[in-house]
Amino acid sequence: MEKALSPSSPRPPRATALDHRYQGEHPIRTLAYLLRPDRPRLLAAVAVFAVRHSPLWLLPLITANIIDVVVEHRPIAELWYNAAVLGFMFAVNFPSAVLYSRLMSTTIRRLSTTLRSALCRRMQELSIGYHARVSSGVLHAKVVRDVDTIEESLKQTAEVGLGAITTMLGGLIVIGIRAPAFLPVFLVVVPAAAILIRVLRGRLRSRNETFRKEIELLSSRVTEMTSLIHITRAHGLENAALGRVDGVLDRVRTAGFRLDLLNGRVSSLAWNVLNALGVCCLIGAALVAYYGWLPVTAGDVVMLSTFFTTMTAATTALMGLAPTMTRGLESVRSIGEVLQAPDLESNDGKREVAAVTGAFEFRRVDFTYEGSDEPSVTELDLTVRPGETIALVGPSGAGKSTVLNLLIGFIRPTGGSILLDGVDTADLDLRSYRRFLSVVPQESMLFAGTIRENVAYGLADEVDEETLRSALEAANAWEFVSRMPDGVDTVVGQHGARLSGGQRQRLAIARALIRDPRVLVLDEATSALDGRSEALVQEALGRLMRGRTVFVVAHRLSTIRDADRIVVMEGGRVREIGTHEELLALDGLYRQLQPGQAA
Ligand SMILES: Nc1ncnc2c1ncn2[C@@H]1O[C@H](COP(=O)(O)OP(=O)(O)OP(=O)(O)O)[C@@H](O)[C@H]1O
Repeated sequence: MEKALSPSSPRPPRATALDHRYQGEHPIRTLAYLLRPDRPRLLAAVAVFAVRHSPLWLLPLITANIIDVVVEHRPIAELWYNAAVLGFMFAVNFPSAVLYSRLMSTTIRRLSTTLRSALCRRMQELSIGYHARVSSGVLHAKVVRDVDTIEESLKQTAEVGLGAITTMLGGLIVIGIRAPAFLPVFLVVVPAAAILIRVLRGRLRSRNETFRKEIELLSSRVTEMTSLIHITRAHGLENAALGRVDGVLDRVRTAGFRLDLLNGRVSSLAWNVLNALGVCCLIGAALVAYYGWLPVTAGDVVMLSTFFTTMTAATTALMGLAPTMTRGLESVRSIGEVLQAPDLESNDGKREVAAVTGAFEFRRVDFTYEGSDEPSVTELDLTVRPGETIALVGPSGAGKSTVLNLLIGFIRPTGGSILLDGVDTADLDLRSYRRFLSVVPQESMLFAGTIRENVAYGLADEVDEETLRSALEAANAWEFVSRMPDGVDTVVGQHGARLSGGQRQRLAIARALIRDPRVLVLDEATSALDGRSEALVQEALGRLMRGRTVFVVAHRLSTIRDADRIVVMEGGRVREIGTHEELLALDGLYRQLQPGQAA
């Protein structure tokens, strides 16, 4: 028999956002890392912004010059010279504004696309255990809301923050040249503001984090509510379901209210403090000019007064930015939690599986779920030949689903090993192995799309009509699909809402058939269908199982009888192995299970 494995081939380079280590890092560093490829564009944007924003710090200077020309009767040419500078500033304002938006938007949109793509990719790499722990609503919120918040926060920080910083820097330079004696006063305003921002941000962060956690909880509750809607409505439990959501809504409201109050207090306090400071400085400058303590012209007093106003406004704007920045950084941290999540399925660099014959060997396999004291599978020894059908039976909680999950590789043995065609699966790239595997779960999962899309899901190449039809025929699905208005192009609702249970199962069988897997993992539905439907599903399953290695958690007597071997499990251990007749003759656990199984 040919060895079914080949050494791994080189993979294309992965998105850089995933190569980074986010844990314990300040979100600003994370952002700096993510924005690295855009550094030249960002620098250009800052330069263009400074040009566009120059009127704010040049205008007070030019106004002062013009006032001095008038008051001191300087040559009129100076007036025209200043007017020309003003004219130039206004002429370049519009084109630079357009260019800035273009540069900034390209950078920010690229960042959000990279982040969303990295998050989705990471979700595909995270183990099934991770997905069982973290609700899909929380992950959904990260991809949609958190990235949106980062985008918004970056946009505002760039616009308002850059504006404030260029105003302050420009103002300080002009004052340094025109009235250097006032520089120390201005220099007090800026650090005072910076310190205030630090203090405020620290307090806002904890409130923001609480708010984010509540929103995530809400998101997961709503997802849970929608996914349970059938069960809820069928049992008349609407009020209980709404009660669960209402509880979280109250918490979101309280957390949001507290955050708003704190924001309000912080902004108002900041505004008052800074304006009082500005007024003091203005009066001080007027007194200095009035008594002639320092050589300050009338133009300088106007200029200083205008700078007090604009720089106070700039500082206030910077402080007002603190909540936005904090929110943005909190979202960066939130996304980092997923990008950094250690619970990855490790496949990279492992051997790729090029072909599978379907021989399995479980060697003293143990498995204990994280956080659980009791093992769910203990010392499982089982050798399976290619093409053999193994039925797993046993009471609820015996460990049957756990064995299937071990086989798919969703979970890895905590002891022992599983060999595929003689090679330890721990050394294999499981993604490549799964190309030879089909899973038919208890509840057939269909998505909102056509029957064709659902059946051919994940097949790289376009499936031709012939193949699609024969798969549907073999699955006993053609008879109802061909009667549908648009045939294979009929759209089925999400979760296949427009189909009967038996029809959904037959489509799931067609989906497995079209992939022509070497290994089939089947979790038989516990609920029996009506006679005809049941017979059609049974027949289709029979065709699907032929010639493949099959592991089936079996509930139907016919499936169990037809299996090559039946593995009877209890409490995570294999109790008995054999054919139906052998096990009946043994007169053990299998025989005890009979009445229930035969139902
Ligand atoms: N995610 C999990 N975390 C912790 N324990 C788990 C988890 N999933 C299953 N278990 C435990 O592992 C044991 C085996 O569960 P498993 O689902 O494999 O049983 P099963 O035989 O498939 O049962 P059933 O027929 O009811 O589906 C049970 O005791 C169960 O409580």
